[in-house]
Amino acid sequence: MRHAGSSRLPEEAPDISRLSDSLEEAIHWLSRYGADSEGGVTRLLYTDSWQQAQAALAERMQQAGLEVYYDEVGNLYGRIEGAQPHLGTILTGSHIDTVRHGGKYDGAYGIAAGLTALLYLAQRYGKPRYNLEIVSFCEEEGSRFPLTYWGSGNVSGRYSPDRVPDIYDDAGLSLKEAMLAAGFCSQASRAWTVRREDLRAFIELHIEQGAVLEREGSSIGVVQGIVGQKRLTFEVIGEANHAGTTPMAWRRDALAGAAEMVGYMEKLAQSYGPPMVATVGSLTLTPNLANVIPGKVSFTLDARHSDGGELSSFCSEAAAGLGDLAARRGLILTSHEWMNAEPVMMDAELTGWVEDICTQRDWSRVRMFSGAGHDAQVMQSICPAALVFVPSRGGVSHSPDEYTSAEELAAGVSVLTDLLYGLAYDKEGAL
Ligand SMILES: NC(=O)NC(NC(N)=O)C(=O)[O-]
Ligand SMILES: [Zn+2]
Ligand SMILES: [Zn+2]
Repeated sequence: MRHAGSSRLPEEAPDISRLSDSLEEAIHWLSRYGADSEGGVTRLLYTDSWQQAQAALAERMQQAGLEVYYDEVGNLYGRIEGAQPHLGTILTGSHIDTVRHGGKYDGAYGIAAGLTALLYLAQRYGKPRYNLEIVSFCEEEGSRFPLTYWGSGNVSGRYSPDRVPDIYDDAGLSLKEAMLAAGFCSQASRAWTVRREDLRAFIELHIEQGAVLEREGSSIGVVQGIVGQKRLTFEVIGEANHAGTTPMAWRRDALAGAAEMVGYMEKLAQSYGPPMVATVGSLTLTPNLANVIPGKVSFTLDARHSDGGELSSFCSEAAAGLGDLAARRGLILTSHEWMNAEPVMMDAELTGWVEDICTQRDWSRVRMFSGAGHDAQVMQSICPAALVFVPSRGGVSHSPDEYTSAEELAAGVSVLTDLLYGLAYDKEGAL
């Protein structure tokens, strides 16, 4: 890829008011699928609300004239074929799944914005040189199954539908069963076509989900890299017993032990200093009754750092410290690491290009690291990938209170439109 430059920008800036109107409408339209009465959105992988959202999106893309198809795991694509289709594809998009009771913008923004940009470009400039596609990745969050990036992981070849991990949701349903029930992965013997070999670039537009842009008063976050992330589940086994007849000195209380462990990890993370973060976000106790000493507790740890070495040493120290705490209380501790994502640097050339666009179009911008994980980090393993942020009000995300103003959303889609033009239309955009 040669370095960008003004020549790759269309002379006229994208028509922001046109982009903005259809973008806002698309975001609110998508948020109806999986909406709850308190303003939250829940679309867990392969559930009804997820299926309805993908189906509605497929129909909308089809009506808009895109060529629409699903792959075997449920990633949904909309395609505009290029003048030279064999030369490859420029892909943009994000994920359709949400956390439980999440917001309207996480993932959905990148899809709504990608669709808006594609349709605008096609209307304004006609057929691109390279194929231009949008993807709605089937899963990114890992909210239903203990597995993240199942959608982009299949596209990049990290996972494959003929080797579905043997994992289960809270109701005991396996990932494979859930996939089959949603109508995917049903022809076990066919050659899978999930993995993409034709991608020239992947661009993801996303809300920041933090407060850097708001604090800096900037419109665009140019993401240089994404933190490494480990997720583990710990199980603490003590002894369930009568809450009235068991003296304090004779107890093996799994929850009292787990509580100490949570506090220990918070202090340990603080002692590492920023950007180390560690969170116990899910905890289940058994039998969970007022008059029974908890016999078993399982809890998760989500730990992140931009330096992979620091992250590993935090996790080793935490495991050793937790082991000591368990031993002191006569508890049995086991752990299972189910996510280990290395820190990833985004493509430097594309990142520089985003900065050039901001300079030329007068968007204020900040270079930054992402503390949240994204499909873009997985896609970067198979093609040059860029991640672009717009502000999140109050830095709030994974909550119904997620909010980004119409103007801020429009700035992002304008940058995306310019970037996609340069990549897919301008012959100088050849990578
Ligand atoms: N953008 C996200 O919210 N990503 C989340 N999900 C993954 N898979 O990282 C996260 O927890 O950071
Ligand atoms: Zn998220
Ligand atoms: Zn997201």
